[in-house]
Amino acid sequence: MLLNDKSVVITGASRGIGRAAALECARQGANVVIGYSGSASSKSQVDELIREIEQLGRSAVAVGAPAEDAETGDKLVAAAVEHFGGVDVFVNNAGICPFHSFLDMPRETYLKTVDTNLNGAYFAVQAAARQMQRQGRGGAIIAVSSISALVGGGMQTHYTPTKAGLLSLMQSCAIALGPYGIRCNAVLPGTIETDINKDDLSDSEKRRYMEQRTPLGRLGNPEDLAGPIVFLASDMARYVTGASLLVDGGMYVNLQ
Ligand SMILES: NC(=O)C1=CN([C@@H]2O[C@H](COP(=O)(O)OP(=O)(O)OC[C@H]3O[C@@H](n4cnc5c(N)ncnc54)[C@H](O)[C@@H]3O)[C@@H](O)[C@H]2O)C=CC1
Ligand SMILES: C[C@H](O)[C@@H]1OC(=O)[C@H](O)[C@@H]1O
Repeated sequence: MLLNDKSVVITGASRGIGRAAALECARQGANVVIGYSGSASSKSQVDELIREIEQLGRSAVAVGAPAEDAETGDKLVAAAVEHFGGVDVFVNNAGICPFHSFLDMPRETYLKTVDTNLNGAYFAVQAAARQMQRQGRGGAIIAVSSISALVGGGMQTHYTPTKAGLLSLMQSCAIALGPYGIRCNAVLPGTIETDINKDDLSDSEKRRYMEQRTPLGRLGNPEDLAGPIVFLASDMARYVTGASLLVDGGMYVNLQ
């Protein structure tokens, strides 16, 4: 097992990529702190996830705390210390992408997206890194960035800068935290079928377009991200830091 007895914290783990990553971490021997928004609808999803993790013989606890709050990272870390003795892996995954055109972008939509995806992430990564430094045994931090860190989207002008910001945060943190043995990397998913893009992909023309742009011939699913996240979290990637891993079925390189 790649993460035996490791303590893993994942934000936005109630569903989608975060959920798939939590389950794979547990399969690989980790105990998991599940960060979620705190909403009632997420709570039932989280309860089910905890049950599934326990069936795998591992433990999980949930912390309901919005990603945009600067104190959320501290709460997640406190739960990991209390229940699992520390933090070995921190996965910053929570995110939103409310598709909207640029010229009439509401200020609130822009600010909510930046606060949820990037500002909250900054303080959460800082909280995890402080704990890892205190522990003195290194650690792994992984940000779920996006192919959108590298290319634009006309309906994503509020979103793509947050994903580029996360990628940049991992690069700078790799330098800042390398001396403590803390590795910082990013995964860059392409188009993965989850709730975040359900409405967008319900347009069959858009869906077909995205599929045709993907050399592997299909959109991704959350489980496609679980392996890359576990790899970067594990000692298999012990000399990998400041790196980014595209997990996009080849979409980014597909010019013609
Ligand atoms: N699905 C895709 O095509 C891609 C997704 N991503 C990124 O992957 C990450 C996960 O998204 P998906 O699993 O695709 O979508 P999703 O919508 O299924 O999952 C998002 C998760 O974040 C949580 N979340 C949202 N707002 C939150 C808040 N304020 N506080 C705490 N948790 C909150 C949700 O409850 C959910 O658990 C996001 O950061 C997204 O930007 C990146 C590239 C592509
Ligand atoms: C939500 C989008 O479908 C998804 O998010 C991303 O980061 C990619 O750009 C995809 O378009």
